[in-house]
Amino acid sequence: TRSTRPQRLLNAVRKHATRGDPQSVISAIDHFCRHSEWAMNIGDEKGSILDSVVSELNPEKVLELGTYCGYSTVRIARLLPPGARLITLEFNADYAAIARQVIALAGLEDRVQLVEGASEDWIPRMKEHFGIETFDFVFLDHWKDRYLPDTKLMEDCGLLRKGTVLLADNVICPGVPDYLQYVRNSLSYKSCYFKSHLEYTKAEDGLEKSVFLG
Ligand SMILES: Nc1ncnc2c1ncn2[C@@H]1O[C@H](/C=C/CNC(=O)c2cc([N+](=O)[O-])cc(O)c2O)[C@@H](O)[C@H]1O
Ligand SMILES: [Mg+2]
Repeated sequence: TRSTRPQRLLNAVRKHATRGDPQSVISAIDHFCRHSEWAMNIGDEKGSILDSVVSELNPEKVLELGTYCGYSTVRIARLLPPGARLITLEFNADYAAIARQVIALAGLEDRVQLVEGASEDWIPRMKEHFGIETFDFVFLDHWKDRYLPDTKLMEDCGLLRKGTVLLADNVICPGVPDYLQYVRNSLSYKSCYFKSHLEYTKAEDGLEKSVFLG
């Protein structure tokens, strides 16, 4: 059977990255996506904005919705102090298997917990299953029609505290109009837009950073 694009992406990482060197894993994926096959990783341009938000916040407890191949997982985890924890949710078993290997190649498995399952099933179980009180940082990059319901679910489950930062990818392309309208108009969030480009293209896209006000 033909290989899948995530499998070919992993092969490129194995070939060009250095085990235990997260930057080489990031560079190998960006090179593959620019010169071989486009894939829906946040990419280097928006990735630099993600890096700056994470570095400024220095979060201890991080949640990522939508692991895919683990590119943004590696970008975030490489910036976390060793005691910090990143929980990333991915419900496609094939993608999860690829992501586990990408995260291991980067040498970051000690900071990352990849949970195979749906966000809507696991968000309500964060407290009792992972002992998480609240998250400091949440990165949203899964199916775009899940951003808003999952944000409301995190609110209802008490997983957000005053100052928790939500960062959402693709608020222009493919777009998340219902989510944007919510975080920009709700009195519970202070929101701002970081203009950028869709990964590996010249199309406009951007990230929305929303601070929960409690
Ligand atoms: N409820 C859920 N729980 C757990 N995992 C879930 C989930 N919903 C989706 N996922 C996973 O998250 C990833 C989906 C990403 C959608 N991004 C996109 O559709 C996307 C598209 C473009 N684009 O078309 O240009 C550009 C981008 O940056 C994009 O992120 C996939 O790995 C999928 O299996
Ligand atoms: Mg995305």
